[in-house]
Amino acid sequence: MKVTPTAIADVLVIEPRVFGDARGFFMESFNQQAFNEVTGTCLDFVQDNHSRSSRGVLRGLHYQLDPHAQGKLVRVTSGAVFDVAVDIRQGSGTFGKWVGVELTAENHKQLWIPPGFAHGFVVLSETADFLYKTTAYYAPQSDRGILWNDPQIGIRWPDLGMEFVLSDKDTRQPLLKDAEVFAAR
Ligand SMILES: Cc1cn([C@H]2C[C@H](O)[C@@H](COP(=O)(O)OP(=O)(O)O[C@H]3O[C@H](C)C(=O)[C@H](O)[C@H]3O)O2)c(=O)[nH]c1=O
Repeated sequence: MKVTPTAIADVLVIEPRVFGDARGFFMESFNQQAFNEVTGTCLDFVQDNHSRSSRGVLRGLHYQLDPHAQGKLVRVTSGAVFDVAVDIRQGSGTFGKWVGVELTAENHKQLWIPPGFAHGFVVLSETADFLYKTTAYYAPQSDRGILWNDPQIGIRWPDLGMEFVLSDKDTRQPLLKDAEVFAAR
């Protein structure tokens, strides 16, 4: 397993070891002990999610407030996405900062996004299957969002030569300055 830090402490790119042979490949897509070792956490995952989206679909920026804040371990099993995490932990030295990583079925990259972050992605391929584990259950009453193109955050989303496709909810998310964020962790 290869772990690469990002510009935001605690957000990590994880690449499982892939065993390729004439049949294809095998990898341990998740191993709790190895995950705990590389992240220095002992968070358990309680829910697996799977969404499929077409090219140009942007889902985000989403998070759940405490006590339902979710850590997310995200990956792509078909296609490609540009995945983004935004630090919204009050008092963090990287508050309001973002990191983006291209996750594809081919590169097998995963992104570990701890609780305290807003998360979103845009699909780069014709379709993409996006799978992720969360450390807390879905709690719609605590579901919150931030506008994907908030100029204060300034995410440099890839130019796909098309308007992004968003849910009605995501077109109406608040700006970071008006959003409920996380107390210092
Ligand atoms: C997230 C979630 C949703 N739902 C239901 C609620 C809606 O009826 C339907 C679609 O939900 P939504 O439009 O919020 O799905 P996404 O836009 O993919 O939301 C996710 O997208 C971004 C990228 C995230 O990081 C979050 O995990 C999550 O907010 O699934 C559930 O039943 N359980 C769940 O855990």
